[in-house]
Amino acid sequence: MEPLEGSNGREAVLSVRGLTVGFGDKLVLDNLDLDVYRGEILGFVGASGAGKSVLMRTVLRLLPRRSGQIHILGADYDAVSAEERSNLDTRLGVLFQHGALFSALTVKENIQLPMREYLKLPKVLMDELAYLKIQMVGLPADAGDKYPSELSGGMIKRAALARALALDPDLVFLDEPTSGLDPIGAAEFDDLIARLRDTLGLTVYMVTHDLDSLFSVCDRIAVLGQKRVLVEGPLTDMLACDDAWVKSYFRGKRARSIPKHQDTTRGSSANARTSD
Ligand SMILES: Nc1ncnc2c1ncn2[C@@H]1O[C@H](COP(=O)(O)OP(=O)(O)OP(=O)(O)O)[C@@H](O)[C@H]1O
Repeated sequence: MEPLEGSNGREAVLSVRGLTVGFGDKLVLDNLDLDVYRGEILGFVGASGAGKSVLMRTVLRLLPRRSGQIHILGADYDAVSAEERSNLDTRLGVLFQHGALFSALTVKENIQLPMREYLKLPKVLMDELAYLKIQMVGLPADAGDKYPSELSGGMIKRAALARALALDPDLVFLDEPTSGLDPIGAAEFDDLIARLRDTLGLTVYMVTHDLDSLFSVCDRIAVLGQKRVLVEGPLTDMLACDDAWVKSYFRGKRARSIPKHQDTTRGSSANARTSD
């Protein structure tokens, strides 16, 4: 499988072309194009109901599409063999909204689920790997034996992230990872994402409504509107965009309350976070 090169010479780990998705008479995505490049954190935004979750679920093959091509790590999902498709699946990690851990399983068992599905490893090795992931996301070692109901919201997000990282993916999808966290917890989570990207070379596709995350850790932002990607680029492009929704989103009252957002450096998002 050859990696796809975008028009800017960067490797696109996810490339979507002409994607159309609908339900009955309702068209949600119409001829949508999108590239996500290796090593970047892409923030994906759009009005509520615009189709952000539908796009993510379609890319993950959880929803059918009417037309369009999806390439992951250079491979056309539709054209590869079942075995190659399964290999590709191991290179994607997903953190669904609200964590979505299995409540009857401990954190360790949740993290080991993808390992059980895709790898055949002795138990002792799976335990070691699970504790490595637990450490990686900043949870204490004893969190492994806890059930989701015994964890705080922030710990659940971290545990879900550890599960998303279970198979050492190239690309992780995060669906509103900071929703429900207090500003400090959200800032710490953003810092964790940035650190993992820097240390593991992860590529991150992050659906978010969180302006602080967009301002502090995202390298590029894509805006979903009118059933397609309306505008994509760095924050400066969003601030210069004349579309009414983009303008009110990035230059509205809440956005203006974020101090010095253009100068905010990675790893210091806690300092820049709004408190509302
Ligand atoms: N399985 C489905 N069957 C029918 N309609 C659906 C289905 N899934 C989503 N939709 C519709 O598709 C549209 C886009 O939904 P989606 O959940 O992707 O929005 P979103 O941008 O993620 O919104 P939010 O930011 O509120 O989470 C909505 O009108 C929704 O009702």
